[in-house]
Amino acid sequence: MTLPPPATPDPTPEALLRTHPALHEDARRGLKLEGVALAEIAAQVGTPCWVIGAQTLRQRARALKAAFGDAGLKPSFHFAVKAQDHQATLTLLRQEGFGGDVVSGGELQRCLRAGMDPQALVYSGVGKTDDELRLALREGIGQINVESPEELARLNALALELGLRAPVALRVNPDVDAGTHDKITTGRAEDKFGIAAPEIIALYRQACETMPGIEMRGLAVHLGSQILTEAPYRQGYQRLAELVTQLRTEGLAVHTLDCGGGLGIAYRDEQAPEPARLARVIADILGPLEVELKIEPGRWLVGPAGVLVSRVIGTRAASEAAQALGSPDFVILDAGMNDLLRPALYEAWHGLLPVAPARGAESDWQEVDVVGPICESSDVFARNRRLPPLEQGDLVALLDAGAYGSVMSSTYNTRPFCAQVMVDGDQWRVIRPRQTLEELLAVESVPEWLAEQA
Ligand SMILES: Cc1ncc(COP(=O)(O)O)c(C=O)c1O
Ligand SMILES: N[C@@H](CCCC[NH3+])C(=O)O
Repeated sequence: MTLPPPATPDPTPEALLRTHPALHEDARRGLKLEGVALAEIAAQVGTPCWVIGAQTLRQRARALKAAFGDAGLKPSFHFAVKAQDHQATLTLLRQEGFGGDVVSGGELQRCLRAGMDPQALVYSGVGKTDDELRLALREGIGQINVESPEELARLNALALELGLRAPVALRVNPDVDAGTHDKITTGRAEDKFGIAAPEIIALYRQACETMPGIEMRGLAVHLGSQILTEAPYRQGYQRLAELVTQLRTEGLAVHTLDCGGGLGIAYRDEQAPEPARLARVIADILGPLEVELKIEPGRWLVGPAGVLVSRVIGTRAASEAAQALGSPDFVILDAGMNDLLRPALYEAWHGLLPVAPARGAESDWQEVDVVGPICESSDVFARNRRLPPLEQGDLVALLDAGAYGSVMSSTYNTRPFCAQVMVDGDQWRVIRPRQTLEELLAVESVPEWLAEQA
């Protein structure tokens, strides 16, 4: 399913500020993330620049844990590292009691470097190589979510080779449509993720009876990302509960259920379910099974904690003749789809706020297309967005860039990776300097047979 274009008018800056409590407007210093003026960061670090709020991360981590506690649950929390993999973020979340949900040997090693206990790590993903599985086993990972019969057999052989047992959950594909964007739904039969529910019982039994390298712990499910309703969760967990009952009836032990992540956030005016609602759904459906529960949140934790600060390179107003042909007015930013890919990849809507305090009279506001400098027509951050007049040099903040932002950036068009900053209340630090062109080019070499003759 591709999401239809929004039917409601875009939220005003005031509405965006209300729904984004990490951001504040300071009449003198302009937009702030937590206690730090974004203009101050931009002046010192340059643009584009990712900024993430540590206080906001802590608050969200605590709110999420409290929501499950209030529902009478004590799951273990595994941050989906793919959403934001910076060492500072992982360190902070480890301090808040989070482990990691990883999908590669690289993410696994990131978590270990950030001091996470290997036992607090869950490894998911459809394509784990032998080397990655060996690494996970040697490090003593807490759980591997196996996504195919072939992977299970391979993991069994690798574990035996190492003289170890692999703690495993089978990832179920429950054939549930999460109702999110087509490209980020993962639980339908046609999606590549997980093992079809009708295959689970036989495979589970086979592992328990014939695979000594596998320690079968339970089941896992993850339906997709940016999920905005409760219904798919109910359906998915119901299927999981049915499978648990069936397994137990057949005398097979189930110790753990991994509930996945996927909780959506309000980028625009979406009514995303609160974590408390997800916790209640889980408590209702999986609570009575008396198993250890795991939760793998990504976007909900980090998305609203981050912004991408960018500067207007220039503007291009359409002449009357061009307007008649359908040409919009453009505001061209120094951030591009190579930095924040989500709008180009998923037609995702991101809030956009000018950083400067004064916005002028509303009658001066204009409808513009906000674009990046990349040579792709999809390099568009916002279409027909009503904004205060923006000029060359003005700063803007793209909101909700904390999840699937910096991690998905590339150096397309030879644009070095942006700087990253962490704010914590009133203090801030550069946590990754802007990549220089020299650094970007230093890793390239020209084969000697191409070398010019002197
Ligand atoms: C297995 C798994 N768990 C958790 C997540 C986290 O999802 P989200 O960031 O939507 O919470 C993902 C990503 O969709 C995932 O693939
Ligand atoms: N990259 C996606 C989310 C994918 C989640 C990974 N399973 C996004 O930006 O919305």
